[in-house]
Amino acid sequence: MVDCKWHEFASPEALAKDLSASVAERLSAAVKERGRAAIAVSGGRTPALFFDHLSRCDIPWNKITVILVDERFVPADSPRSNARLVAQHLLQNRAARAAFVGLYQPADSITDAAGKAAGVIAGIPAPLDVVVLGMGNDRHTASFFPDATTIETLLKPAEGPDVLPVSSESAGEPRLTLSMSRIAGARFLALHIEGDDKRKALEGALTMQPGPTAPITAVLAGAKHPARIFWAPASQI
Ligand SMILES: O=C1O[C@H](COP(=O)(O)O)[C@@H](O)[C@H](O)[C@H]1O
Repeated sequence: MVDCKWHEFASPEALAKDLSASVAERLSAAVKERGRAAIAVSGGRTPALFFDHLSRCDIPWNKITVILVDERFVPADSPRSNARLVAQHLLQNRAARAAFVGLYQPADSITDAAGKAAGVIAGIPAPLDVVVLGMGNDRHTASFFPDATTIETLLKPAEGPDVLPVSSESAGEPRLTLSMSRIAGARFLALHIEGDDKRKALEGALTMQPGPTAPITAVLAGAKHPARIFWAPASQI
């Protein structure tokens, strides 16, 4: 049985307000305690509204580093880039003062890119203060895709490089992902999903063994601190 707490909201707007307030509180407390804070955020479509809210929170952004949970192997000007989403929606307003460290690195291969990114991310103290995950209907989270060629290795909680390369047919393009140990070790781990399909996918995943067919379950089961699930119905717009 995976230990996690559900937070349900009537709309994506209500969810974004609450999640951004919780995250802002965690980041402020981390800055007070340790002088700096770090948050890893997901890409895809779901987080845009949450980012818009978080970017307006009055917290010491100049002491906060934003990194990515995962990235497609595309440069930051690609419409598929998770860094682009973060730049457009999170690194705005008050949060424009935050430092951003992306995962994409120009390189001849995804393995070389992951090696370079791991070197950069290694400079960010562990554990991360906040990690906000997303999830696909196929139960992938971060870039832990069920059909990734190295999924067994990706889900191992062992220490290793902070960033790993991912090849998966269903993912669209090669990926870079933060390691299981960086994600599951977060002081505050949230999973942000919207819509009935994702809810059903997650509820189904939670009845499955943590492992390659249910990467989300493996992450939630491995979380150092019980994860919080933030769910709202899909936007009506
Ligand atoms: O490919 C990705 O998908 C997931 C879910 O994205 P969404 O568009 O369904 O919200 C996301 O969490 C991940 O960061 C992204 O790279």
